[in-house]
Amino acid sequence: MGVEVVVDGLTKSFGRQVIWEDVSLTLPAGEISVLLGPSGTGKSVFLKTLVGLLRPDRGHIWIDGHDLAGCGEDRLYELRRLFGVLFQDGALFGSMSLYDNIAFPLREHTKKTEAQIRRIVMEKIELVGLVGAEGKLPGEISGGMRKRAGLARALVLDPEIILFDEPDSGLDPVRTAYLNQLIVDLNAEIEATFLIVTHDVNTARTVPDDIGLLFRRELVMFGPREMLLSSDEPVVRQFLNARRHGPIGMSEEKDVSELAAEARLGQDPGALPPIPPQLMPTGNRIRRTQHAPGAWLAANGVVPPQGSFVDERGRNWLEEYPRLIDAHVKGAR
Ligand SMILES: Nc1ncnc2c1ncn2[C@@H]1O[C@H](COP(=O)(O)OP(=O)(O)OP(=O)(O)O)[C@@H](O)[C@H]1O
Repeated sequence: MGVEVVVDGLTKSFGRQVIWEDVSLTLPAGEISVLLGPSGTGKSVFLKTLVGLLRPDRGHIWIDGHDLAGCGEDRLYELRRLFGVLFQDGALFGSMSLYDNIAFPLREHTKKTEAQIRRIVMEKIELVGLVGAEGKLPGEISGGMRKRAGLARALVLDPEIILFDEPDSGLDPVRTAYLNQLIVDLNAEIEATFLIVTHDVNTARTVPDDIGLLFRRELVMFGPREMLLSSDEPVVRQFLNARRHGPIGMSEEKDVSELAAEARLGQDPGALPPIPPQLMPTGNRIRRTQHAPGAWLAANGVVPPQGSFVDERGRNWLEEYPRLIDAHVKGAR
């Protein structure tokens, strides 16, 4: 089971440029969280800070009772071992086969024999669906396969927390759909804590348990998927609806007069569409940290738009989900 990560009052600047201030959030153990935000708001900086590659100016990152933001080098080295990171381009060594790339952290950080390494590498290769490609060089395979190889490498030290930096960047929508399914299946399988930085609105709407949004050097919101997908916040609606109208401007936030002019013209980020059902693991499995659809909305008295939780086959997951749970309970008896 993954570990909880509690970020408390985190602030990061480079020189006089404040990237974000006073960011507080909890990544619940074993859940999938997504971090959104316009380009340049510091999402990659946030991931690098979480994993200890960058030191924050202020604040804490609590993991297993230790503060990663304030600990010494030895403890930092230990805490880093809890993380697996999928970098944007997979960050593979171009001259090494996929097998050697994936084996690399094991050869660097453990004293395992080549036979033990082979067993682990082949297991992870199978997990990400790359069996048969292990002898290929990164330059000989597609971008989607490179991401899978990067993911296999991120998994070999059995991390408790996995950070994904724009896993869908450069992928076509179909490959993105496959990768999203892999992420959900992987979470069901290894139950680690996942944080995904993405620009892909469909990924943000369907994959995570929790969503956060960085804007104007702060975390505007972080909470359950249903909270964000039913939000009235203009910046949330603008981002999720991919609109020009709203507080996010071309290169920076719009000022008050620009927003007032938009309001006079009746230009608005628009209402959010129906909430889609969350992507489920394949094989009728249920993730241990899965939340029942509609649970947050019901607990908070929020009525979602008509058509919410209905999938492409017309099934309503408010009805389908209890049936699935029931079948699992009966199956377990
Ligand atoms: N090592 C560094 N030194 C100085 N400035 C940096 C450093 N790393 C990042 N920055 C600055 O921090 C800001 C945030 O960058 P970051 O790459 O985290 O944004 P992002 O939200 O991930 O953007 P995108 O969505 O386009 O990937 C940028 O202005 C960038 O220039």
